[in-house]
Amino acid sequence: MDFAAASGIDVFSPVSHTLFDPVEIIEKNGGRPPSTYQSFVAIAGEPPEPIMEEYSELPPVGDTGEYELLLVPRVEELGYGDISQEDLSPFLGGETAALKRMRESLHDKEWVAKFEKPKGDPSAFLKPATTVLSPYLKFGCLSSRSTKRHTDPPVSLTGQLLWRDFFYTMAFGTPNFDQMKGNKICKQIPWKENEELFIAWRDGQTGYPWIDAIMIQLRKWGWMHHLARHSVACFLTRGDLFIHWEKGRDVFERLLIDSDWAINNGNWMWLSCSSFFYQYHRIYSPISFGKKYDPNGNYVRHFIPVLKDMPKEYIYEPWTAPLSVQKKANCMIGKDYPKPVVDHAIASKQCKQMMGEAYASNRLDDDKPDKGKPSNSSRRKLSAGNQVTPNSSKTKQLKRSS
Ligand SMILES: Cc1cc2nc3c(=O)[nH]c(=O)nc-3n(C[C@H](O)[C@H](O)[C@H](O)COP(=O)(O)OP(=O)(O)OC[C@H]3O[C@@H](n4cnc5c(N)ncnc54)[C@H](O)[C@@H]3O)c2cc1C
Repeated sequence: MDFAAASGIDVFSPVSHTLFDPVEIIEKNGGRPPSTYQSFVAIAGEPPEPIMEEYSELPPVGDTGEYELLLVPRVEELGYGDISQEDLSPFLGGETAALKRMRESLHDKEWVAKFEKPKGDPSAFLKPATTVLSPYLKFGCLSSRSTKRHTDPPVSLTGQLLWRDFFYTMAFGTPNFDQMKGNKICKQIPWKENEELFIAWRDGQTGYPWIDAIMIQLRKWGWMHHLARHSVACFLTRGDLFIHWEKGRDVFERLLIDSDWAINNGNWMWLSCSSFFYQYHRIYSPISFGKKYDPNGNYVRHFIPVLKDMPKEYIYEPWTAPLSVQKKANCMIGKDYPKPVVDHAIASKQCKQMMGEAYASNRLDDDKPDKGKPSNSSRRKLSAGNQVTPNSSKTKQLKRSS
């Protein structure tokens, strides 16, 4: 933009990808991004009206001088040539599909009125429990502003879009937002290196069908429900494997069709209890969480066909099925489907302990008087609402509303 402006080209850059202008929000908040959703919403106020101007055609490109106009790159040129496509994502691209999906989602007034994100069923895949507007918002096939116009007043769907804006503002105003090092809102946690466990997670081979089905849905469809994302992100990081959130973030970034830099990094920090949310003792069970929504295991059976004949008593813990049952189901655990890579009961306990130690050492580091840091009291002011302790009411509020 600077280059264009310096060359005498008129640059018009409206804020249209988000509801609010992150720069304005940061200014209103005294020069730093509001670090909790609640404070963001309070500062942001009512979203502005959507821009109603319609353009029937794009202006001509004009003279590009020495610069060559390139064709749309092929999939291989974008670095995705190695991904085999055995199952097409059911979500078609483009504005027409986006508007159709938005109309269909919002047509059902009862569904919209009752929409409560935390209660949605993450195992519902034929008719997902949320709108699946994220890929369209990400690519600009749909503007969050037009969604706003259609979803107001049902607060809860609008509330989801405010999460999007919240993460955009945080990401815009936080140096090194996409990494642990040098990121002052991110807890410093000594994550472990374990390539074998990481690959098992990435490839849907952990031996926990709930986790594996989600990772296979990601690979095949590029989209999974929010709580499904919670489950696998928690499992990789502070729940079971204690592997760095940046590694999981990279996998999501590559495979999600709604992959979005600000939202993805923000949510990975959230789920790994590195920032925004700090109740590290609350861990998603890779067994009972999915079972609660889908006791018969239809979701697992769909995405892991080798388990399709496993009786429902064992579908979430197939390694506990007697050999005769495994044989009858044509699925021998350890041969046709992996044994669990870790024992959840043991691994989750160790994770909690390591998180506790990491939090304690973060506190110690924070309290060191050297390094020219501000004093405790001024630091508290600087990070208002950010360093929430696990049991504070602010944390509970955050948990409920996400
Ligand atoms: C580890 C992890 C990584 C994620 N990575 C991404 C990502 O790369 N891109 C992405 O769009 N979402 C991401 N999300 C957030 C959320 O899971 C998706 O936005 C949501 O599942 C998309 O489905 P939907 O459109 O049906 O959502 P709906 O519930 O119908 O919500 C409507 C819109 O609100 C926004 N929204 C909803 N939840 C969130 C949230 N928690 N944070 C920010 N915006 C939200 C999205 O734009 C979404 O399309 C991630 C969540 C987790 C836990």
